[in-house]
Amino acid sequence: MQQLDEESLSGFVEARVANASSSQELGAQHLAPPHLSPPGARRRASLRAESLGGRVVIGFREARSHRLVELEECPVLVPELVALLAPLRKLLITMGKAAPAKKGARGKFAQPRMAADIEMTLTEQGVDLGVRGLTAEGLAATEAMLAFAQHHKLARLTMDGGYGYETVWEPEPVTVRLGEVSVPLPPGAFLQATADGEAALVAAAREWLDGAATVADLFAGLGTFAFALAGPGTKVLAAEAARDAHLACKAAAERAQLPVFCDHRDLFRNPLQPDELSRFAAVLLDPPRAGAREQVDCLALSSVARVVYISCNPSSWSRDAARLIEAGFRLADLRPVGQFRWSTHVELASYFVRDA
Ligand SMILES: C[S@@+](CC[C@H](N)C(=O)[O-])C[C@H]1O[C@@H](n2cnc3c(N)ncnc32)[C@H](O)[C@@H]1O
Repeated sequence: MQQLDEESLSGFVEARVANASSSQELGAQHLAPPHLSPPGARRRASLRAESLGGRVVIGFREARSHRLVELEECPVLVPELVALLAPLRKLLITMGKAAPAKKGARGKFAQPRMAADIEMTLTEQGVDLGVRGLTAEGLAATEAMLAFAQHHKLARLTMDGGYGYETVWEPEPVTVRLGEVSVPLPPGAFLQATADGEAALVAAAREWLDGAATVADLFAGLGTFAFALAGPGTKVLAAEAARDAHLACKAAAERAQLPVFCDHRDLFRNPLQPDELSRFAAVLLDPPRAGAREQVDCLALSSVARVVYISCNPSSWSRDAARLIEAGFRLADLRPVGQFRWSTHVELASYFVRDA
């Protein structure tokens, strides 16, 4: 693998993905046995709700179109989320009717129009529902929202009418389980899409980083990998730019008394420098789609010998992988993980090593 350039790396990934696809379903060989409802089911849904011609549609936009397609059922979502769709539609109809009518383009009173972004996440306490772009106007609307949250035993209801998330209902603090740790979930924080996909990625990282005494988990989010890796014999630095996620990770680490040390840091503008990186036995990267060009440049100049790179974008991954290989790393292992069922999207777990 030493001589591979960016183009041949992309080819290598495509070949591995094609192999995985032809052996049943992409990534199926890597997914852990189901432990949460249907295997591979997503625990978060980001949907759009609009009132169209007197009825409320909740669903997804059609590809390359503004048309909103009603979501009646969804076999790739956990059932707890699907079960909320019909009652939520009813609630939004009531809210749409209660909303003051808006003036139409020609000065006439047009049909009240309701539009909102809906985010639902399955948490340890139940469903966390976030509604953005809609405010509960007046006492009746607020009471309807509260009654809905109570009746459906929501874990939390947040509303964002344009000034940031406001918590309307949260009987007890909402958390997600990462490894053995319950971590507070700030509204909108990143989570791996499926529990099985997360388990497959974490298992790969654990296997590859076995025995590493110090690990830098870069783009750490809430600590998905940090909490899985930290323990007796392994200290983890978790670096993350999103403030809410950083604080949630820090609070959970302190409460669990785990050796996870949190750094609030923008790794694009201020990547860990080669001398900082060289203090770690291994580095794990899990950047957003853009990849981690600046951080990988610093890794190339460091003396780190083991790198786990988790990626949701084969294109930025192949650019960054080529840079690592140019710096003397070898691609020792690569696992495509199909956590987005029935889509062409694939997550990559990769392991790079170089001789000291
Ligand atoms: C793909 S997510 C991975 C999160 C975490 N590793 C996990 O598995 O849950 C990428 C993370 O990078 C963070 N991020 C985005 N831009 C960043 C930057 N410039 N510096 C540091 N973190 C950043 C995001 O907030 C997000 O938490």
